Amino acid sequence: MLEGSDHLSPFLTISREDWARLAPNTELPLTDEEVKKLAGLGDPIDLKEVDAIYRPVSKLIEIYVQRQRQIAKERRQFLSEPETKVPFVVGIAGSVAVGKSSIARALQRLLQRFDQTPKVDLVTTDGFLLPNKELEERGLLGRKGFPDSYDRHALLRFLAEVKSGQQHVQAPVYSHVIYDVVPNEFISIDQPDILIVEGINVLQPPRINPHSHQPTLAVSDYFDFSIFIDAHHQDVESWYVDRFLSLREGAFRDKDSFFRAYADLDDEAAVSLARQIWTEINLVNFVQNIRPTRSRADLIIHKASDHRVSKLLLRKL
Ligand SMILES: Nc1ncnc2c1ncn2[C@@H]1O[C@H](COP(=O)(O)OP(=O)(O)O)[C@@H](O)[C@H]1O
Ligand SMILES: CC(C)(COP(=O)(O)O)[C@@H](O)C(=O)NCCC(=O)O
Repeated sequence: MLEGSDHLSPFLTISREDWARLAPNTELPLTDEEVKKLAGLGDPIDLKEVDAIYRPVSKLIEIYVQRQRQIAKERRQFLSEPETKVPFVVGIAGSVAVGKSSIARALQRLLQRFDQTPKVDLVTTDGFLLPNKELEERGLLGRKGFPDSYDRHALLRFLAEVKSGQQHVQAPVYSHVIYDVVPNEFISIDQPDILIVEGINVLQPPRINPHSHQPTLAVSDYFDFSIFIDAHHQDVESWYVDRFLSLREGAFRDKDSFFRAYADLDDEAAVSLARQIWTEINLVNFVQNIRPTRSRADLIIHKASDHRVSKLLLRKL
């Protein structure tokens, strides 16, 4: 039996142990083939963790998908609306370096295995960052990842098109190698069963229109289910620094890397630079903009310092 801690909280708190106990009762255990595919991701996500934690998360999302399809069908009949395929949209938020991309990719693979949702697409919001040239002109280069560094209107338009059942909706692409949006490169989203939208700011509350003083649309208005990946910021800092050190051995050595100069830093200089970028940019963004959106999620997944999930908070229905 799952136990909630505070009966007045909008969330049911579920311990790791209770949640992991759901896995054996969840259909679709991982096959050898699936395990191989997931292992290929090369991210700090343990396969046992995928099975124990993220497999039940995928089952939970499927329950919400079925509920949404049922409501949509009944509503269409009631309103005599035409039949359209509307993707179920899952938002995944959380700090830089908290591991959102690994979790998003694991969930994509897990969700694809259900007969009802074979087509699961994934979009990261970095493609909607303003190009560096524009950030520079607006004095925002040191604020990459802050809400004002994104083309919010383009992201809202993209989601509106996807949610209205349009085919071949284009999303721009970001490259961590060139540290910029890639000119003229797009991915096409063509009526998937589920679209996962992953990015640090996807749960930002609606802005207030300066002219009308009314709240505008928020990105999360298009979400059918949202997840916040949570961790103590000291843990995320150490993951950020560790990742910076491994990138120094890998991606920073790429001849096109924006960070080519960082490849030759010694350990001490690299750690110090990573901590500086973390403290001056990413931590500030986390405290000011990202963490305050945590309670807007339907599911909060809390990771401990070893990346293992320690508890989950699920919004009560
Ligand atoms: N400078 C970089 N060079 C290459 N890859 C990077 C760089 N910074 C981040 N990444 C990769 O980009 C992805 C997104 O990272 P991030 O936005 O920090 O979110 P998260 O760690 O929560 O997935 C991760 O797969 C990460 O490994
Ligand atoms: C590209 C990011 C803003 C993340 O974007 P997201 O896909 O979450 O919208 C982030 O990974 C980043 O590069 N931040 C800038 C500071 C830094 O280099 O760590």
